[in-house]
Amino acid sequence: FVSSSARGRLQLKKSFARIVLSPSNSRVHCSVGTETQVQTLWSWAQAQGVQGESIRPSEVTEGLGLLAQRPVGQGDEILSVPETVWINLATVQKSSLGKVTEGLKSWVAIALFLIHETSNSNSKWRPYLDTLPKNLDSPLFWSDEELAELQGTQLLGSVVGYLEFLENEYNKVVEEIMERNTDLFDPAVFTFDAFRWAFGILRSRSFAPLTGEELALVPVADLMNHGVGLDDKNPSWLKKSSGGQIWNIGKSSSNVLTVRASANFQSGEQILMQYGSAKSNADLALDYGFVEPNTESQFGGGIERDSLALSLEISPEDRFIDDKADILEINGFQCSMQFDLPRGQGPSDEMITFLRLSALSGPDSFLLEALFRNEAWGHVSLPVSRDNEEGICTSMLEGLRAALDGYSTTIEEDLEILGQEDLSVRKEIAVVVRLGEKRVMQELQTWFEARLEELDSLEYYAERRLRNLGLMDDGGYMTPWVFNE
Ligand SMILES: C[S@@+](CC[C@H](N)C(=O)[O-])C[C@H]1O[C@@H](n2cnc3c(N)ncnc32)[C@H](O)[C@@H]1O
Repeated sequence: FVSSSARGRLQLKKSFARIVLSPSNSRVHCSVGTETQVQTLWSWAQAQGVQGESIRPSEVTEGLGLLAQRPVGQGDEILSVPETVWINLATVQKSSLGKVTEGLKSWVAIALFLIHETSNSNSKWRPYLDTLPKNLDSPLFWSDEELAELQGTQLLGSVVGYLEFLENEYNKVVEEIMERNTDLFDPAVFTFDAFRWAFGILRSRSFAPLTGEELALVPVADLMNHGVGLDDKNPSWLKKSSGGQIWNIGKSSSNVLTVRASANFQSGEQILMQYGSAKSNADLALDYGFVEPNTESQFGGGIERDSLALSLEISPEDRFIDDKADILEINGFQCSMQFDLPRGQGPSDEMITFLRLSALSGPDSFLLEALFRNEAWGHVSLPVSRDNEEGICTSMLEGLRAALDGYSTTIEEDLEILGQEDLSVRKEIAVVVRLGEKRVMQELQTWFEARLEELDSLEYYAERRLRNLGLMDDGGYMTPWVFNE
């Protein structure tokens, strides 16, 4: 079982012990006193120069969120947060951790700073830090038992990959920075769990354009929850800079994060944003610890979140691997590819072309000759031969059957579980994600089965070529003189 082996592979530095956080299964992160904490946060933020007359932070079903204090129109600027309040690389550089974290990736430096500040009772960001969720519902924080619900899914593979990545990053900073500066890094505080928590916080609370090297935590702006069906054509977060104005020279910061409403909101309604229309439910789960179980939305058409990222690889043992690799490279592909397949769309043309090329063998392999190098991709973008087309269908159907067998439940069982009341957040995430993957696989099965049925009616390379040379008419009949020969 993958998750337990992943756990087994987490070899942590001994001196930096782990503290296991208790899993949270409730939708609401808030505890008693949260309303006071929110008030304190809002007063603190306003004193720091945060402006937002039409909004107010509050407790909502998703934890904390922003409520409209008056009607807000789409595109209205509802909040501005000066850079002096953000936590970004510049903040870390100016802090007591600045010198020792020099050269680290932005997110690693900010994660260490976040842990540092969380244990600093005099932190400038105290009211903000007090409102950050202690427990996150991303599968990165699930127990083995909870992860078992993801058996067979790609999401489980991603979780394992992320945990390995985090462990490597953690061990690197332990070795290169923490162990050399124990006066700054208390091993009881800078644990792997704290590091993972900081990563989870950064992942779930940062939005473009303040990501990557520009990564920043922006208090109050990061209280906006995700709204199903909202548009993200116009970004909600905008970085504004008064740079270039002469009077600004010498001032420490001139950047402001402005938040724009992505729809109209009534007074008292929660102001929401779109976390990413291209994200699948697995992406939402991994980054934010929630999923969209259905696409119904108050904001119009919802987005299809069921998706499958199908990995296909041409075997290194393939007799023609060099020629195939060459053709793939010329056309911007590799021997190992991942195809993102949203539900309802069937396999993409590129995926089918890739499959045809990978299955080329026997009499069809003349298409791999150097003579055809530049046209080969075009040739395999249409059916090559009955054998080739049949081959891709049967191998896909075999692969899909095996993948579906790898899940511990059926589609029907998942639907039944989703109908249950009092489903925990984590169980709902697991069931929605695995059901989504299975539905896409089932659709693919139907697609390739239908393809098998139509093999006799497809036009293949040989016929196409004769027709293009004018040697065959549209009805598939040889022109008489060819026939007579
Ligand atoms: C940017 S923060 C928003 C503020 C957060 N609600 C809080 O209490 O601090 C993102 C987190 O809010 C929660 N969240 C946002 N939108 C949600 C939604 N539509 N359904 C469930 N949880 C949501 C998730 O926990 C997510 O990781």
